[in-house]
Amino acid sequence: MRVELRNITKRFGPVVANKGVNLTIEPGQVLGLLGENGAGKSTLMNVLCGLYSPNEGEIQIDGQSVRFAGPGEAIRAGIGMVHQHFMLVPVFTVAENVILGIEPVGRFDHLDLTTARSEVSRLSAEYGLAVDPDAIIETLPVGIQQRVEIIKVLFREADVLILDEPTAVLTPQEVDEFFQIVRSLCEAGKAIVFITHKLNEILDISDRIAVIRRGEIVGTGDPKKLARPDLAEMMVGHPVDFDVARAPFVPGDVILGIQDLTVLRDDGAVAVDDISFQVRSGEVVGIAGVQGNGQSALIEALAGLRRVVSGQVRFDGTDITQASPRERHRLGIAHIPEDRQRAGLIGTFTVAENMVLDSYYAPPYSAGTSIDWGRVHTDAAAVAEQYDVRTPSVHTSAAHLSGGNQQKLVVARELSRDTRFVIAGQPTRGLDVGSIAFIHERLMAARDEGDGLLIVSSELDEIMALSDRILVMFKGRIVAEYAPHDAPVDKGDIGLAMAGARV
Ligand SMILES: Nc1ncnc2c1ncn2[C@@H]1O[C@H](COP(=O)(O)OP(=O)(O)OP(=O)(O)O)[C@@H](O)[C@H]1O
Repeated sequence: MRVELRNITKRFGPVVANKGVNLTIEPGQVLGLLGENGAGKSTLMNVLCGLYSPNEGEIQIDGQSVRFAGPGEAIRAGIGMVHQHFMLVPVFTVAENVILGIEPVGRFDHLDLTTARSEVSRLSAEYGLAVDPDAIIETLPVGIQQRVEIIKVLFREADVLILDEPTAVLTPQEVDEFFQIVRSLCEAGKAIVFITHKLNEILDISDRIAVIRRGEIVGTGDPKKLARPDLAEMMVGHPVDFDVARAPFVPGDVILGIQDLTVLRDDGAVAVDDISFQVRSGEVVGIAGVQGNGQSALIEALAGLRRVVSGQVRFDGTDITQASPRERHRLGIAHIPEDRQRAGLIGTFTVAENMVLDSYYAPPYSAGTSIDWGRVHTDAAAVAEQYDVRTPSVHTSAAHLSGGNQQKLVVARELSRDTRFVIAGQPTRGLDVGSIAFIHERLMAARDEGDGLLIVSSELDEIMALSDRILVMFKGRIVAEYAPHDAPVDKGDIGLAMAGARV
């Protein structure tokens, strides 16, 4: 099935998210769709999968013009989307999730759970998905949940699969497996649209690349003839410097001291297992590790969002083990949470309101009973501009920003005030190369001004570029430590430690 987008324009009020877009999606090929944050990738794909109707232009399938009144019609026409945020029911099994919402007509006339189970097994085997139809969703790792979403669209006989930043939630090893799956889908004749910010990935997996900037397609190309810097420049409109500029390491006094810390997961299992380490002012400590080895629980505990079972956290000599998030905020501890949707933003609040989520109650915004909204709006506009948060205005709801701009909003709020310590979980997840370079610059500026920083990232390159010291977490413990300023660090060696080979 060949799909053509012709002259698609999509506006949201004054915002032109897509402008005269022409794009062809061929069977048996991966089309890589690349664009900076807010460029209009998700909007374009939401038009294709029937969530939005375009203001202008048309979609053609095998030369025939089609119109979708909703995603149901698009999927019946063979176009399915796997969203960034999964839409599965956690307490249901895989097979139950797969048949959820299917109307009993046509091929699905006699649909029952037994048929669904065997069909899930068949699809799983055919495309190497390794998914058990009877597994309960909430017990599955994120990488497998994503495959369930893929099975859902395959089950509905999609010929075109749109994958919106599918690797953002995957570990490097899961990415390799995922690419195998994408290749086998292509071999079976499926057309894939692959959205990502990661230049290496798009070069690796695509048969053709299209770059979108400020709503318009600015170029298409053959990945074999394109290099990373070319793509980065096409994407943001100017050359991008990939290297992080580092001032010499000047460690100050210990600012954060963690002693024998133990933290549990929600299900009561040990997440952080009796660990101790320190961070100095002017030092970046990076925590490397495969996701799920206790890093998330560690930063939640340090931010005051998860209870500490035993052990102590000291900040600048004071015991803050039981301090509330607000007390930590007052001490100058910034927190960029891993999950911006759950812990970083309130979607129905405006950009300005989100900017003051943890400071609205005190001067300069409030002297007692009322909030100085004029001041809030002026400051929010200045910070949004400084951090390049692309939004029509500070009165726009955070939910209406593109994913990357939501992330920039969280980072802007946390770093634009006077900080002494920064806890950052996946600070650049979902960001384009230009924004990553900018956020790295801001984090290094905080370090050079004397802040201590603790950074958790599943991107090993990011950890290596930013850290003065690297700790590797495995099964809740620190299993290796590296000091790049003392001795060169071998990436392969860190990889082994991450896989538990240094225990
Ligand atoms: N529902 C909406 N209402 C208003 N504006 C919107 C809506 N959805 C998207 N936009 C705006 O349209 C533009 C394109 O956003 P889109 O989400 O398509 O970008 P993107 O390329 O997918 O970005 P990212 O990589 O950050 O996810 C942005 O300016 C965004 O703020």
